[in-house]
Amino acid sequence: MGQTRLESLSDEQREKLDLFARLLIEHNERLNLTRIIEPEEIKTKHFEDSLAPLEMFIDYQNNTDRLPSLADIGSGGGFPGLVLAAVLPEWHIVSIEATGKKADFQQLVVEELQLMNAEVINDRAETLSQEPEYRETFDFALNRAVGTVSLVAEITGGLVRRGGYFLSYKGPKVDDELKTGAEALKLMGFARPEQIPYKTSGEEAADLRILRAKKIKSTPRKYPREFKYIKKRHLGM
Ligand SMILES: C[S@@+](CC[C@H](N)C(=O)[O-])C[C@H]1O[C@@H](n2cnc3c(N)ncnc32)[C@H](O)[C@@H]1O
Repeated sequence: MGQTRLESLSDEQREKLDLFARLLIEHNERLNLTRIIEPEEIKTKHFEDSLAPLEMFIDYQNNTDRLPSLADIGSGGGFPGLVLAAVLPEWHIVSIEATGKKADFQQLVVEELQLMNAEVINDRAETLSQEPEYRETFDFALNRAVGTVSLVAEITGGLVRRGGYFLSYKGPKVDDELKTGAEALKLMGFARPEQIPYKTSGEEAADLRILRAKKIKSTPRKYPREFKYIKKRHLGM
């Protein structure tokens, strides 16, 4: 087997991730950030998994004159956003998390790992999506384990600039989710999504994919709706 994405990192980047793992274990009992707390599992299911689209980002960075940016929405204990921030120093990375204690933990990680390129915001994504400072400004908006495609398309799609991408870390259920999710992405201004399979060394047999859709039109002003309406009727239904 070739090198894993973790093995391809520099010593400095790996040291940062080791410190991240120690902070996660130390604070997890109090904050209940994750069920994955065995060091080996943290490496594969949090770090390697977060790094799944790394080549895509490096390729993007090599082909743009912009300072590339990404927003990770519903980042919990900092996944995948802060792992990416540790290995993509050229990127401006904004990690958005609705729960205060999780955002506070992420702020601690940013300080301890000295992630100068990362910013943590304790707010709801659908609120930020309607603010001019954030609306349609990011090259990428990512999410992992936040909700169905339809839900995350609406709460995160308004953050992506035209020409940028929506990414969602998914498993085999994505085909079902796409029955309404593909329409939701279209309403938010995205082209038909593609699925990019990936593997981690912990879960060779798991059927993991990155769902990727390119923004081709501006998101209509009426989206995202307030969360109470999003919850009542998912977009695309
Ligand atoms: C299951 S956790 C996943 C955390 C992380 N992405 C991961 O993969 O480990 C989902 C997180 O999304 C956050 N969240 C849910 N809806 C959100 C929203 N509309 N805006 C910001 N954060 C949200 C929750 O507070 C929670 O921490």
